Amino acid sequence: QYDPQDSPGRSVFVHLFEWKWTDIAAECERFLGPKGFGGVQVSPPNEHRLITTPPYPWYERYQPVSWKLTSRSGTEAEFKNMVKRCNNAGVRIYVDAVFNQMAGDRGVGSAGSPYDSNSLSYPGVPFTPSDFTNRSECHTQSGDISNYDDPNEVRNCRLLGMPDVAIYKEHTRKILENYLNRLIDIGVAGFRIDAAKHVWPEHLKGLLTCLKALNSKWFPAGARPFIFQEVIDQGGQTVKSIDYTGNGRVTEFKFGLQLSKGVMKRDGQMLKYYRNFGEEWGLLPTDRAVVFVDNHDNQRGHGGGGDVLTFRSPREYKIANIYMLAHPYGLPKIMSSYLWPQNIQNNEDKNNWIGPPSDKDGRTNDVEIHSDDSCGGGWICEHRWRQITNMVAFRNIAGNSSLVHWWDNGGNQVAFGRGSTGKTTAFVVINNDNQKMQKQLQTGLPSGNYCDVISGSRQGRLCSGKLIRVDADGMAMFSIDNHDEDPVAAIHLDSRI
Ligand SMILES: O=C(NCCCOc1c(-c2ccc(O)c(O)c2)oc2cc(O)cc(O)c2c1=O)[C@@H]1CCCN1C(=O)/C=C/c1ccc(O)c(O)c1
Ligand SMILES: [Ca+2]
Repeated sequence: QYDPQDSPGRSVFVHLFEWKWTDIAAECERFLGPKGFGGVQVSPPNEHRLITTPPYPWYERYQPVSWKLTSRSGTEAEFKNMVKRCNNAGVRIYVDAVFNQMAGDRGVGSAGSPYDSNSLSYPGVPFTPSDFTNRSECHTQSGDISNYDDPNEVRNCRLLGMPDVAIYKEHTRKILENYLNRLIDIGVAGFRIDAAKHVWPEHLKGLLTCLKALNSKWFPAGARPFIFQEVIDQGGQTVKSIDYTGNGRVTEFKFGLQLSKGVMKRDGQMLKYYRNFGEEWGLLPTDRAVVFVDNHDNQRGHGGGGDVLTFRSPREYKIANIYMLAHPYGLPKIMSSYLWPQNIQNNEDKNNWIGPPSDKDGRTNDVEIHSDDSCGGGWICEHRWRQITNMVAFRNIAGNSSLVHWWDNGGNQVAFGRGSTGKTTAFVVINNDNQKMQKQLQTGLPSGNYCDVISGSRQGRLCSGKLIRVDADGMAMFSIDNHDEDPVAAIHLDSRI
């Protein structure tokens, strides 16, 4: 349950937020497989509400109507085809499982099932009033969550007025188990548990322990589904992410917040302090954490709040992602976003509801891929930015090895290797100071000529970017101008020519 079930030598996954199944399948074969990505977090594949005011917001996917596999991202057949093709390309699929609440209001869902939240009727499942938390269990007047610091309210009351699913009730749990087991049979590798904070940890355990082993067509016999739980915990709230580590990994929101502060040099932070970034900073144990710079929610200023770096500050965003992928802490997730026109009014984006590039009826557009490997049509594809893509290979080569040969200039110039002293497999240098860096550093690497994988890539025996020479005793000269497009250099055994 803690193991992402990656195929050999892979270790990073990407959230292809709101992508269609047809596009994800193609991306696994043409890009994610060849570039060494381990997996994809997909948007909720189950039937969801169709919200027309505002027109088809991204969060309509987080209002379930049934467990039929027809959604804005495609049909059941397309979903099955995607899982097969991605698994065959060595790329796992993690499903965003939303079952704390059901859709609000009433209407018809993305698979045509009617529902009415007032009478708690979801015939597409079927769910009836007996599948929801008893009113007596929520002590607020409205029945909705109002105090996020009250652990009972947060679990037993309605989130935003949406009916709260009683997963501890035998018959309700069986329906959810059936849904998740169907996905396991199709070949998915695990689940993101949405809004886990709003579900009692032990009730969640009751559901997760009943899940089948993964499909032996692609996974070792008895392999347990990978589980990571979304718990938005910036510290200071009574419901803590540590409460959920018994069920699986947990999203560590503090990681992106703190790392963004370090790269933006806020609150007196400097990169020299980030050598021991992780548990010693009060973050979750490294083998219980899923880490990311930003996610679909806090890149909009939602939920997590706090200001994290996003694709809108590309230079700093790349530095943060490079640091995340080079550093050994946690299991990294790369965010892959779409563009929307921000409309900031008193520090809030009034357009933070806007869904993916689509037609006027809310049908999501295809992802356009340009000849230079970038995306178009409003898709940002951060995972295709060379500086980020190439660091996936860096992390794969680093594996679970330690951080060694740390150096810093007492400020924002840092460098470190991965491996053991005098025997590393990868080395990274970051100059986030406002002055040029020119420094001979011990890399721990075997001597030879290495392509810097930030300013370019290795192409056969040539480098499209800088070349870095490591001499016989592992020393190398790093010249990084703070005005460089990307003030970072990274080399590893596979970038040696
Ligand atoms: O103002 C909003 N929400 C009210 C504040 C509570 O925010 C929500 C949180 C939330 C926020 C902060 C917390 O500390 C927390 O424990 C929970 O989690 C959700 C999870 C869902 O599956 C569906 C939702 O509608 C929500 C949600 O509304 C806007 C408009 C509706 C959706 N939404 C949102 O803000 C939607 C946010 C959202 C949706 C899906 C997610 O997976 C997610 O992480 C956040
Ligand atoms: Ca709940």
